[in-house]
Amino acid sequence: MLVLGIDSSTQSTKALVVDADNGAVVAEAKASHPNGTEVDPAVWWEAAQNAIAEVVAKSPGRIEAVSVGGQQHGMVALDSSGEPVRDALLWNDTRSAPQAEELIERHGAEALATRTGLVPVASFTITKLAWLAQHEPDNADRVAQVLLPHDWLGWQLAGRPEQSWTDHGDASGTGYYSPTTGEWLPELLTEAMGGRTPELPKLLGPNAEAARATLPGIEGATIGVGTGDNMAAALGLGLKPGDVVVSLGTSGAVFAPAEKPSADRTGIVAGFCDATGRYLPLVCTLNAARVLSSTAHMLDTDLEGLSRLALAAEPGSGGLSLLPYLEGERTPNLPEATGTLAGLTGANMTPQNLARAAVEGMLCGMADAIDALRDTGAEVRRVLLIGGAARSEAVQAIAPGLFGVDVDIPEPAEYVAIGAAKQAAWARSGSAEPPEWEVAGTRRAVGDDTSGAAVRAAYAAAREQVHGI
Ligand SMILES: Nc1ncnc2c1ncn2[C@@H]1O[C@H](COP(=O)(O)OP(=O)(O)O)[C@@H](O)[C@H]1O
Ligand SMILES: O=C(CO)[C@@H](O)[C@H](O)COP(=O)(O)O
Repeated sequence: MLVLGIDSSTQSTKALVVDADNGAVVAEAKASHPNGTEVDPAVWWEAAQNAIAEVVAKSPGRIEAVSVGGQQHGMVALDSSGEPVRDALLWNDTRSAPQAEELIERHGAEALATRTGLVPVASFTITKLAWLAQHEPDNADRVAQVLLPHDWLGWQLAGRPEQSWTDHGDASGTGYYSPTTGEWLPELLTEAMGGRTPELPKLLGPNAEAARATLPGIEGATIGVGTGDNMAAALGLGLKPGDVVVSLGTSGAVFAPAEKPSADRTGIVAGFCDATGRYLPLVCTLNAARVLSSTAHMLDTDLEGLSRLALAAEPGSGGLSLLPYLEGERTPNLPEATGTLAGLTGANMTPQNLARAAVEGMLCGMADAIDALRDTGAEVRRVLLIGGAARSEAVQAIAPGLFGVDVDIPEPAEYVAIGAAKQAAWARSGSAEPPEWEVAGTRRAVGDDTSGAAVRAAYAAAREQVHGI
């Protein structure tokens, strides 16, 4: 049986046709998204249609089921005719930072963590809806229904039926859902929206068949419930206790499987649900892969050139530390921050040191995230490194020293789309647990650095000096 997995993430849509018997990828296609932190959802739909048409043309047979893993938290606010009232505000849009603070002032961080698993930051959907209510009340008045990016795409695939749906994993990133009861908290949504009461999608279980596809090429295929991109990656990797994923896409996301919901009152660890009926505590930064592409651009080289330069420098980058808050930052919560290059001298100001400082700075944020997960009780036996920037040789060589734990690199692949495909196969089979597909070609990374603690200490000192934290 062939199934289709779709990853609609920040920078692109990827579509994979997968053999449900063994998880082998038999066809793939990709379509780009525009840059920016607010986007007309129509561009995701166009990218999805293009990627699906391409992959269907390459597919050796009929596709029986499809599922979508989507970038988390994006606000897709629809009017009564199902049209977006404005462009979607994405997870990396920081304009709603004041609304996050207001929510915390009103309810208290601990109470919100207990109730929703989250302490609000600008990324979470609830803060975006509060921003909409305060800054665009006319648009807010027209909102009949609020969806997340993956909900909206699944609904499009089904021909926009009357009833929309979502899963518990993506719902847990909204700020108006309770991971402990598994239900919406509509009163929080209504309060954030100044008394307005938009509808929410129906919550479905992880292996539900949500609808049937109407899109030409996959008509009649089972549509799985879909999920957030990180939950889909976790499902695709088939995580075991002790596995921690560091996903280096547009965001840097660090997560581990858990049997119980979590409530971190510091707000560093978000208490998400996963795509299997369990939990996925997660730490996320706004600055990962693009730190490397921006630095490569500055140094007038490409990503391979950046990697070569970084590996030609000594660990510690000759005393340079980059705080890579190029898009503001979410963890730590510094939405207005910009990046800082600390420790410059005439002697250390080389392209090699700058390149290495970019890799080290991005990975120091990930190392802090691993520590934060550990502090909330996660077992950290090994790290699995995935996402676009995990393809960088420099990242693979520098991560083990900074993380201080074994780092495994699964063969580069689109694990979000693989997880979505697995969910599709699960929905089609109706079995109690998802299919077990082997993750091919995982190898242990060999670090080039034994002075990771010193590099992290220099990074922490620069952060303390610039941001006081
Ligand atoms: N070899 C590489 N070295 C560093 N970065 C890379 C490499 N290959 C891809 N990337 C980066 O990975 C990012 C895309 O990763 P991806 O996980 O698909 O992101 P997203 O899921 O956020 O759309 C791009 O920013 C791209 O520049
Ligand atoms: O906001 C989060 C997680 O909380 C991000 O991880 C988004 O889900 C976007 O992911 P990528 O596009 O970087 O994969």
